[in-house]
Amino acid sequence: MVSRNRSQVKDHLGSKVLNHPELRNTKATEYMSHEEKYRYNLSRATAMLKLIDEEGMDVNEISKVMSHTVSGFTTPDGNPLAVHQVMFVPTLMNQADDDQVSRWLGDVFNGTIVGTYAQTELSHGTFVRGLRTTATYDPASRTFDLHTPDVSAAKWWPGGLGTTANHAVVMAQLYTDGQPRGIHPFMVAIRDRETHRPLPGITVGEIGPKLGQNTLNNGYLLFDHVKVPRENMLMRNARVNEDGSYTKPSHQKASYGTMVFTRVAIALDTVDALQIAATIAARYSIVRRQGEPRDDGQEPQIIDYQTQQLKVLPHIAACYVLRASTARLWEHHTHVTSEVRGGDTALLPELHATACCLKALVTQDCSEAIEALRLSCGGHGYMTASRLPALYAYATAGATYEGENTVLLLQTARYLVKQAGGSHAPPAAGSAVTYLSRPADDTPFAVGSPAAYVAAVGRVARGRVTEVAAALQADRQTMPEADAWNQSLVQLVAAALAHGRYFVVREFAEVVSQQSSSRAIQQMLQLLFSVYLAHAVSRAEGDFITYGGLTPSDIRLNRRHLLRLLAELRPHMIPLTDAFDLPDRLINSTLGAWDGDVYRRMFEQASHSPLNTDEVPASFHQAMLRSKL
Ligand SMILES: CCCCCCCCCCCCCCCCCCC/C=C/C(=O)SCCNC(=O)CCNC(=O)[C@H](O)C(C)(C)COP(=O)(O)OP(=O)(O)OC[C@H]1O[C@@H](n2cnc3c(N)ncnc32)[C@H](O)[C@@H]1OP(=O)(O)O
Ligand SMILES: Cc1cc2nc3c(=O)[nH]c(=O)nc-3n(C[C@H](O)[C@H](O)[C@H](O)COP(=O)(O)OP(=O)(O)OC[C@H]3O[C@@H](n4cnc5c(N)ncnc54)[C@H](O)[C@@H]3O)c2cc1C
Repeated sequence: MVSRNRSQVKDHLGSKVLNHPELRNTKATEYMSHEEKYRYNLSRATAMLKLIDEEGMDVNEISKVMSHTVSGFTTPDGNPLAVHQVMFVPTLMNQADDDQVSRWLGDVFNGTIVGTYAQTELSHGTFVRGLRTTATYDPASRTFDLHTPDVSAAKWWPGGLGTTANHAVVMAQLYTDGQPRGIHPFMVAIRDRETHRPLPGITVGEIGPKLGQNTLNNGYLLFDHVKVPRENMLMRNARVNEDGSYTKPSHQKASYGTMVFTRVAIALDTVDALQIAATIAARYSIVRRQGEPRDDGQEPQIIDYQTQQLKVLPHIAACYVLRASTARLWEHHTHVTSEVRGGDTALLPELHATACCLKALVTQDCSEAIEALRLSCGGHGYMTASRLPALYAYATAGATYEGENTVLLLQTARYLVKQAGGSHAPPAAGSAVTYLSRPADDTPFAVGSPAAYVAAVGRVARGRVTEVAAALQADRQTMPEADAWNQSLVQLVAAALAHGRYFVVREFAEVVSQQSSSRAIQQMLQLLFSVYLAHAVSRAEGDFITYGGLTPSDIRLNRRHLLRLLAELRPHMIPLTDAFDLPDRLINSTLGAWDGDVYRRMFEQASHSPLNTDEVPASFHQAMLRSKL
């Protein structure tokens, strides 16, 4: 099937999703019970899955229809089938061998098998090697014995596990031939396919309410010596033969591949949430007037306050910059994965390092930005109906799941310090770390020159990485490795973030230089890029003085430059957010509709409060009078 471009997919979605018979009629879910919300979101998630199946979409198209923009409409409280689609299916496709794929995939696609990805345990999430669920192979019965030694080793968090999935890819410590072999994936039936009851030896349930995403249906799972056939260990990478002998994978961390994919998907997807928040804040900032009337007799639009411009406009620029760089990461991931499937794992370490830092940088930037945008809407941004709280809850979840951000940045830092110290295989052509082995780019800083800013961002990354690599090296001479590493943690995280920022701006510089459709578009991209760069400098002035070659006078000039750029961008704010092409029903916000009819919508949503049904609610008599207040 020919892959449709983004806006064709939007048109397609316009007709297929917004008008789908089971999806087009939405209900407000705020006043539903936990169970009602789950039922509503699950039935819509199922309709969506059927649609994907009927349309025969490829992975790029699925990523677009599963994007937060669309899933906020289909499953506003979290998609109970998200982990099935984003992790379980890709794990089978990439980690099951050909026989296993043909054995299971038919049932997955006809909906008989619904799965989850069960890795995290109550006491271990970050430190995957520390997981304690065991899978012990018995050559006599040719089965694995899956066991949870105690409650702290219960699987805890997997999405869809609570009450939705009947299978799980379980990550467990493999023992064979009496030897520990590390973490491996197992396909395990957890509920009966017909009755949906837990199978013998399985304890399973839902973990309870969270900050947001309450119908992701996160669950817990314990095994009491559950027997799993040998053929259910996913065997594309490592193998256990019938006699219990073990064949190692081609790459030590091959079984972590699903995590790399999901990190890339999260980085790409979180920008969607930022686009929605930016559109809401931009539209509201035009509609909202407050303050001393001006010469025209009208109170000012809040966007004309300089402070409001700083709260809103840099995040619109970030939408463009982060969208382009994460899209390029997605393409890069597709390329490296096909190399890895062909047996060449040379590009995997750098892909892992890049995916880690971009997932962390994007989710951190987007959640901070969404919170700033929420505050930019004043009191009304605090209302659920603005949609901003849910967008924040979504983006901030991304900072924790699929690798807590600090931990992921430390993975990137580990790669960077090895590169800086020359103790890693040299980077391939086109690598994102070649700058570490070259002299610093000494392009002089000049306000107004994007190339000069990019060079300064590069000097910050280079300075941060080389400095912490040297400190680590020195500490290693005097203390054990773990202590030396711990002495530098804060600086290592800062170095990885600086590297991530350099990656993002270099990618966007390339996108701008390759853009050839029109002069006006080129100029607009340049303006957005300039805002992003000036804002990046203003957020980390100390770094740009310490490592970037900027003087205090450059810093002062940059502050003024940023404010001038914001004023220049202000008239384009609405076209730039309209260009995200988000229909009102997908935005689903009282503050962010296209027509700007904010106050009527706010009243309309208040009418849904069950406390407004009767003039005097029954609770007044039941609670207040009875307590004789
Ligand atoms: C067909 C269908 C297609 C569907 C397409 C859909 C697209 C959808 C788009 C939109 C959807 C958006 C998504 C929204 C919903 C998502 C729901 C998310 C649900 C969340 C799920 C989870 O959270 S699952 C659990 C995730 N857990 C973690 O991430 C744990 C984090 N910890 C780790 O990863 C590891 O423990 C570690 C990396 C921190 C350390 O591992 P370990 O202790 O084993 O490492 P060592 O110290 O022994 O070794 C380090 C060594 O290994 C290298 N390395 C580590 N990881 C990798 C890797 N993944 N790949 C390659 N190499 C790796 C590391 O670099 C070191 O190398 P050295 O050379 O030794 O330095
Ligand atoms: C909404 C949601 C959905 C999820 N879905 C799934 C799922 O489908 N499947 C699944 O298996 N899991 C899932 N998870 C679990 C998730 O992957 C983990 O919560 C995550 O990896 C973080 O691990 P942790 O909870 O152990 O945090 P911890 O590692 O305990 O983090 C606590 C603190 O310790 C710090 N810390 C820990 N280790 C280090 C270190 N080495 N160096 C420095 N600091 C450190 C962290 O930075 C953090 O500040 C989900 C989680 C959430 C919130």
